[in-house]
Amino acid sequence: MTDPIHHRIDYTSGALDETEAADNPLDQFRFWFAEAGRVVERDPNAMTLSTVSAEGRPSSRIVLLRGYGEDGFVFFTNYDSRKGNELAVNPHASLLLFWAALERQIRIEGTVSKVSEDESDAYFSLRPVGNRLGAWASPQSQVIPSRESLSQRVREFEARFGSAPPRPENWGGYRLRPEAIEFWQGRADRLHDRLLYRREGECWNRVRLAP
Ligand SMILES: Cc1cc2nc3c(=O)[nH]c(=O)nc-3n(C[C@H](O)[C@H](O)[C@H](O)COP(=O)(O)O)c2cc1C
Ligand SMILES: Cc1ncc(COP(=O)(O)O)c(C=O)c1O
Repeated sequence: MTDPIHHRIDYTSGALDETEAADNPLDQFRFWFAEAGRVVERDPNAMTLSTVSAEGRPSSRIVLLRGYGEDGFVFFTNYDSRKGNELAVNPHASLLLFWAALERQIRIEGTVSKVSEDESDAYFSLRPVGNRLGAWASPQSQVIPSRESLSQRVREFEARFGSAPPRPENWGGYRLRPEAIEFWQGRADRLHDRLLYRREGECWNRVRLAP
């Protein structure tokens, strides 16, 4: 494709109906995520995290979903990164998953809090050693002089920690507690299905939105 004006796909592979959708959005998420795991070849757990700066300016980037449940959606990152600094000032954030192969999008909005140190330690210990050293070596989001300076820092931390780097204090998880979750299924003629679940106290209500 050279000119995007001519690129157009009609979405015809599925539907999302009130009679079939779960009453609880976490159940619906579990169902769709399992299907994505079977159908989406690469990074079905990749999601766009959007944060907002103190000045009200939004920014987005991909992070990997590492856990989910009634209490929220978990991802891991550097707490001193741009996103970490923005979340410290404004915990409101959104997550977006898009699976082209399924013609589906899920929008999640809520507030984040840090996961417990134990939870971060447990996840960090599962990561390959190179990724763990990388967390030490990379001052995420900061300007660095060169690629070589990064490699040099990796070598220094490797010499310091060997094959067992502990979790840096500034690296860990966030859990986004959802206030709203929207499930979008592409349909023909741009008349898509959109079911929006909104938290109401202990319960969830569900409405249909116009596409
Ligand atoms: C597929 C994919 C997965 C990624 N997963 C993560 C992740 O789980 N955690 C993370 O900190 N960055 C992840 N990144 C890198 C981020 O997109 C981003 O570049 C980095 O976190 C710095 O963002 P910031 O400067 O806005 O804080 C991922 C990037 C891609 C493309
Ligand atoms: C900069 C960065 N940090 C962290 C992660 C997540 O790494 P892991 O899968 O080891 O948790 C990624 C994944 O791409 C990444 O790019």
